[in-house]
Amino acid sequence: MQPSHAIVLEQVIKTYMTKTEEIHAVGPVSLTVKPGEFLTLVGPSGCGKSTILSLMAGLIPATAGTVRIFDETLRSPSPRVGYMLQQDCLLEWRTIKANVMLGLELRGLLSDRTVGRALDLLHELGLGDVAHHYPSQLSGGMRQRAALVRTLAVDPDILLLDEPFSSLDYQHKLHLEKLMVTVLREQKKTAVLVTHDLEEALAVSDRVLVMGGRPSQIRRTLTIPAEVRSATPLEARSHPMFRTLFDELWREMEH
Ligand SMILES: Nc1ncnc2c1ncn2[C@@H]1O[C@H](COP(=O)(O)OP(=O)(O)OP(=O)(O)O)[C@@H](O)[C@H]1O
Repeated sequence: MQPSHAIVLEQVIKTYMTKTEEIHAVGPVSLTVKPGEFLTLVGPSGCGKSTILSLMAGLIPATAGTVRIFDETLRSPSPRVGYMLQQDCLLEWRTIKANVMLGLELRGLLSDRTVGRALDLLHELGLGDVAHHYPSQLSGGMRQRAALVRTLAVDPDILLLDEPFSSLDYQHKLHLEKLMVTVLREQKKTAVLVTHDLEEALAVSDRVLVMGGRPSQIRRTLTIPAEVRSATPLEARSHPMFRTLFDELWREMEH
């Protein structure tokens, strides 16, 4: 039976211990993400968005509370979770194809089927012609697309995306948002995005959580109406309801 939740955070607190102080960064925070849902976290700098993603990735332990991935308590990084960062982290000495295959290699998952699937994804994201190029020969947008293919190649059920498009110009960002949303919907992936771009948050998500306060908590949840979220990210931006949603989110950020 399909678990009813892809991700559950239950009363999670994260305190960082430095040499000189304890930083109570997050919590208590409780949230759930349904399978196939696209959730976005927004909030002022330092409010703990990346901390929440690292907790979901199993990269850092919670100080208190529980993190569950598909009903299993998370104690270390889960193979069901893929993580994509602002920096594309491509290895400059490997071709794009070799970069994309890296995750499969490291996990011992190289097979005709997995390699074929990764190559299909490279083509789907418009990188078929540059598979044998090196990262330095690609534009920023193409590099981020390659990083997205590498993250998807290992077929994670959940994608954690930490400001993946923030270094791109507006045109490339829109293009990549559309590709990402299309691929994630097609493949029924669950996604959690962190972004500073409120338009992006509203254009790609099913739900947007506004975080804030010290220590940080969830201040507001905005559910994006079906007619807005069923459009492409570009169409969503020109939807009559978009301005109202944007103003609502902006007001919440100003508090
Ligand atoms: N490894 C760490 N050690 C100590 N403090 C940390 C560590 N990582 C994060 N922090 C602190 O925890 C708080 C939350 O940081 P975090 O990076 O999660 O916020 P954020 O909302 O993602 O910020 P930004 O939007 O600027 O990326 C901040 O006060 C930060 O200084």
